[in-house]
Amino acid sequence: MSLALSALPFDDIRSLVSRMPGPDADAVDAVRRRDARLTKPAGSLGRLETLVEWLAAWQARPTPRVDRPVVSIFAANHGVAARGVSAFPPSVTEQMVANFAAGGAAINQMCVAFDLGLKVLELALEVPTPDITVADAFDEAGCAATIAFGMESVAGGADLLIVGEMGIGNTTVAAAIYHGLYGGDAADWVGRGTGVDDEGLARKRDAVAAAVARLGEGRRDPLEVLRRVGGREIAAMVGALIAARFEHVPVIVDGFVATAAAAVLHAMDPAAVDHVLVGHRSAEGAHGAVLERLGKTALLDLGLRLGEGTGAALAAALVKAAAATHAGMATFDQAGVAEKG
Ligand SMILES: Cc1cc2ncn([C@H]3O[C@H](COP(=O)(O)O)[C@@H](O)[C@H]3O)c2cc1C
Ligand SMILES: O=C(O)c1cccnc1
Repeated sequence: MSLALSALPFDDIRSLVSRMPGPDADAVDAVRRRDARLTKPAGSLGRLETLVEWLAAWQARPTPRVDRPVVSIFAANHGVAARGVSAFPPSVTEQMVANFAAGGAAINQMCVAFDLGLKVLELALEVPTPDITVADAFDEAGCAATIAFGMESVAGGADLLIVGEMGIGNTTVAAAIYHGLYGGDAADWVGRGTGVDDEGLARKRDAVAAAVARLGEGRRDPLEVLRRVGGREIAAMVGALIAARFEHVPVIVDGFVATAAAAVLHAMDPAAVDHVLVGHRSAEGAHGAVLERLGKTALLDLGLRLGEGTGAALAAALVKAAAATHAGMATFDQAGVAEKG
């Protein structure tokens, strides 16, 4: 799906969000009818059962399948990193992109283990977005164009999209988005990211407070929050989530940073993220508070705080298992197993 950029590009994005397709109720009914005939006590597969219903609803398929799961990692750099808000230098973003290409990162091993495709989308790494403590990350056209780039990334025929990111400094940017959307104190939304010490954490809190102080009335508009205190990978992930909905591709987002894209969309319209599952609850402290606001329960809680899509990839393995179990199990009739008396 391509987006013709008009004079008011955010209006195009708003219009797309307002026209998103809903769930396929017939497909969900078909899953429930088949589930009731499978050789197991009703409800005994717990959340795996609702995962299959979720897949059916958003793939619009009565028998959902996960044959082409794809992990998309969105990579970007952030001017705010120069404020000492990360334990690592910004050069690590590009170095990790090379590591993804060489197959050496954590996410590569998970893709091998679970048979997931992997795409890495670089967003002008050599030109970081401006330092959000003193300037907007984007102008409106630039933000809309980055969202549109994220939309294009979904083309290519995945049936499950796993969304991750790489960008030194981006836990600060995500925290600024949450503080902008949800208020409270900057300290409520910051964590240690890659492992900053107490001074680094204080610099992060100050950076988030300064960025959000510039927002003023802009706080009322989620796209303005994204434009002013966001970053390229988060804007592109917003686009990927929108396009996936139109393409009938359910999405699993990763941890603290990727969830910021879902939070922007959710603030525009809570139903806009109904096709989005949160793969895991990150150990980055504020993720739990974000999930409460989104009304979502993460599938896993393993103490991960890496990013790259790793928590979402682990969740994708469970979603694959849920779909395969539902599609492959015998019914009571087929197996000659007696039903509940
Ligand atoms: C070697 C390395 C690999 C990573 N993979 C993901 N991240 C994660 O850490 C970064 C965010 O943390 P902060 O805001 O503290 O910079 C992001 O790039 C994220 O994906 C990594 C970070 C490092 C250092
Ligand atoms: O949960 C995340 O997304 C995360 C946490 C720490 C560092 N980078 C990413």
